[in-house]
Amino acid sequence: MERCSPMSLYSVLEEVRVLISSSYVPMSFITIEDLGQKMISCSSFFDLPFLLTLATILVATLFIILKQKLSKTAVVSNLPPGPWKLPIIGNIHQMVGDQPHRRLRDLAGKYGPDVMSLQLGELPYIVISTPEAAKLVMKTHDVAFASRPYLLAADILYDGCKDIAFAPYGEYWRQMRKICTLELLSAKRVQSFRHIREEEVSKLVDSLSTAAGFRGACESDSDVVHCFKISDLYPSLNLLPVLSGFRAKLEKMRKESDSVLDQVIGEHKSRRTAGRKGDGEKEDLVDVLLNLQEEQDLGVPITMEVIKAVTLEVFLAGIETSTTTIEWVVSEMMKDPKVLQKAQQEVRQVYGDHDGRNYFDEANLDQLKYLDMVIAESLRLHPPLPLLVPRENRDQKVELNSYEVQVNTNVIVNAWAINRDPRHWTDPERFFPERFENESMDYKGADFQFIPFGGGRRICPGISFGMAIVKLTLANLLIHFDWTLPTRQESIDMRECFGMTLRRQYPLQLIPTLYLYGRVF
Ligand code: HEM
Repeated sequence: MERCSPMSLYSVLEEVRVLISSSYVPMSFITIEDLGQKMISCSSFFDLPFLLTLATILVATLFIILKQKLSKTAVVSNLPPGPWKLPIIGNIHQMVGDQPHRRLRDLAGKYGPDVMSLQLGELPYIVISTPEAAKLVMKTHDVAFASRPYLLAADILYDGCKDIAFAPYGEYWRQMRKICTLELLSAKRVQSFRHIREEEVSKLVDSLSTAAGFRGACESDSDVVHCFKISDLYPSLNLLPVLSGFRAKLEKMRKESDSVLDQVIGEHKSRRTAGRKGDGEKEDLVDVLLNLQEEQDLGVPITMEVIKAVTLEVFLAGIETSTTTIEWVVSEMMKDPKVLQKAQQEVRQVYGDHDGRNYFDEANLDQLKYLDMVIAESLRLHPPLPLLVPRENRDQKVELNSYEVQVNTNVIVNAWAINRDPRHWTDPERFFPERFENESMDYKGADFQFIPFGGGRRICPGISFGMAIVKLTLANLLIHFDWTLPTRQESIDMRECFGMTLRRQYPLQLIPTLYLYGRVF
């Protein structure tokens, strides 16, 4: 069988990533101007799907007005405070702009510093913006808020949410989460994947040695992304994704990612039947999942669909967040040459003159204390998922700070705002790794003022895995190269671009100069 090329895997998955990002946080698309423009660019004004979509929206609008008028439910008086909302769209108009984390921080400052209510389309939201309120959601009421809101993209791409991040709270999620923490991403497993990381980082160093430039780009979201996230905010209009073509696009994407994943899994299976199954050293995540499939005593059987959903998710969750982190760390170091120099000196001191190999292994990485602080400080200012992954209280209403949170409310935790809360951080906007000499650097869910990986039951299970990739890559970039800005460029543009992760708006372009045996070439 022909081996599946990593590039074909990457390009299909990249498209999937863009699609998922379209639904990930339903506010990132709401640019009124965009909405009009993209609607027109996606479907010419007179084409049938567009007219049908428009007609559905009009009928649905009447339906919603009627429903609201006839609604017998008592008006809830002690909802958390929030900005005034318009009929039908709620607060969508207040989300205009492409930086929802900043927009939400500003709105919260005005209307609900701890907990704020919003209505986006049909859906009630609360926005959490302080460590104290985050603690209430992710610790005190963690179980009540442990579910995830329904997302059409996750439903289709992960075959009915058979992944971990979007699986509703319940037996299935519990088992998959257990498999994830004990089998897939445990410290022991992370260690056993060391050879893969080292191989990959070595390839990166090789390619940088021959080609010049480190370039991290923020891919602009496709029209699809901007056009159709609106359908997530009006779940009762189930014709909307059909008429707009969003459902068809997702289904096509699912087919494509399925065929790539089938090929990847097929290759693993052939290797196993060819008798190389016992080669523990070379096992990867797919092998681990295939091993689990053979176990009979699991409450939820590991079907091929489950393996595909989890593989896809680990790829998306792992790659995107880790590369985003690396990109911001490098950007911050380039902005502050003293930090770059200090981090570089540390790495070169710990590893000494390397003996001509184009990589070094992970041993001694834990001696790089300053690099740890640099990464933590970058995660504080640039958490790749600034609004985490939304939660939902699916089964019960919750009393939060004496406010009432109605059942089925979407919960957004603004980690980006919390990580720079001036009541908890001195000079919060400054990139200053040394602050962690005196402050706790615990991002594993114990300190709610620093939550780049979230917290509670839904905290990221890939912290060790992700940090191993990030640290190894950065250490290699620092030891093997000296870095400079292109001659024409005097400073680094740090503007952000909100998508599935919070990436750089503009590519980071740097010139690497190979550093070998203490000599610069
Ligand atoms: C620097 C790297 C990473 C960052 C910053 C990050 C961040 C996050 C955040 C903020 C969440 C949501 C937590 C919440 O809702 O409270 C999350 C969830 C998740 N992450 Fe990560 N992540 C990273 C790397 C990884 C890696 C490498 C993997 C897997 C290989 C991974 C797998 C997951 C999964 C499966 C979930 C869903 C957990 C659940 O819903 O139970 N992450 N991550």
